[in-house]
Amino acid sequence: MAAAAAAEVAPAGAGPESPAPPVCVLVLGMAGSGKTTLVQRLTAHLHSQNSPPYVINLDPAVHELPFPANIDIRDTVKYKEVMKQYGLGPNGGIVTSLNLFATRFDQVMKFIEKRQNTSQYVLIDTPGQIEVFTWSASGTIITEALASTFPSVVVYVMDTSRSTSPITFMSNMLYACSILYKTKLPFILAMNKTDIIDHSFAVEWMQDFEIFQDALNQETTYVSNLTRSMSLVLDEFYSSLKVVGVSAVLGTGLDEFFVKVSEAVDEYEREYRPEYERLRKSLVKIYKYFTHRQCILGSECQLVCSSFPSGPQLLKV
Ligand SMILES: Nc1nc2c(ncn2[C@@H]2O[C@H](COP(=O)(O)OP(=O)(O)OP(=O)(O)O)[C@@H](O)[C@H]2O)c(=O)[nH]1
Repeated sequence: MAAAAAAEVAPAGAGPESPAPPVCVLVLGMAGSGKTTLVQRLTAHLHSQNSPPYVINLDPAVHELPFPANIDIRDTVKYKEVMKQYGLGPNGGIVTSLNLFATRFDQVMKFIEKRQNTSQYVLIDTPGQIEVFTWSASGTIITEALASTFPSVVVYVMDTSRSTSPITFMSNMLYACSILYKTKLPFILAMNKTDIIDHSFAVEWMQDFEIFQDALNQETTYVSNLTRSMSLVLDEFYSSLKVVGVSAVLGTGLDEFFVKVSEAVDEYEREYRPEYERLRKSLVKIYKYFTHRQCILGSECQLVCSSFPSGPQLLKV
């Protein structure tokens, strides 16, 4: 039974002889959507299946982590010290802490590489202020470093109980859509807190335009007209989404969650890996060009290239 369950969560391509590389699961979402609780629940679930994940916390401002993190940004960067030293407010402190951490991300990559025979999954919890990760250079560097080396997927956590109004739901989906474009990775929408409200209403809204229109008909503001038009535009986005309902608190929906992760890994291998391979090679070329000219961009490129474990090897070619 346990073996069958473990097989169910094995990433695509895993075989008995050669362990597949770990799958990086980047957990993003609005503040309070339940990212940390979900990472905690996923960690416990994988441990119970004898498949302990490698867990990384990228939130420098979190007070207490409810799970043991293998790598914790707070061990490297003290966010309050950063605020003092650079005269920053809380958000500036978080962004700068993540930037500082990103400059050493090559070391994190080496740690993950070392664990690739023992961990099938790398779970990554991100800062509460979602834009700190999704709209910063460091977020891009970290995402691209991971995705150019390991199969990687994004899990966007949505607070279902706070998305019962069609307009709030639409705002959340527009945000999710922008993250899809920004991260360029397979995307799973985890509708969390299904212990409070079942997510079937949201799935219906995504699948049936008329049901969503009916819900909107109770709204008469200008925004509702805009939302009506936007829902048509988002139809294409919805069709490519992998949706799963979970309760991070109760631990329900996790088997289906891992099925979606497995599908997302297949999608990564098929559609995203070639693009990331190209990206890595072109970064190395840029690095060579600028270091030859010894200009300031050279050191920035070095930072990006050094994030890729095989970057230095490629440089020798
Ligand atoms: N009922 C219910 N509450 C949940 C669930 N998941 C998380 N919560 C609660 O939602 C609140 C926020 O959860 P967190 O896991 O801290 O959310 P987060 O997205 O990591 O928060 P930030 O890092 O601050 O953005 C906490 O009070 C959790 O107990 C769930 O599945 N059901």
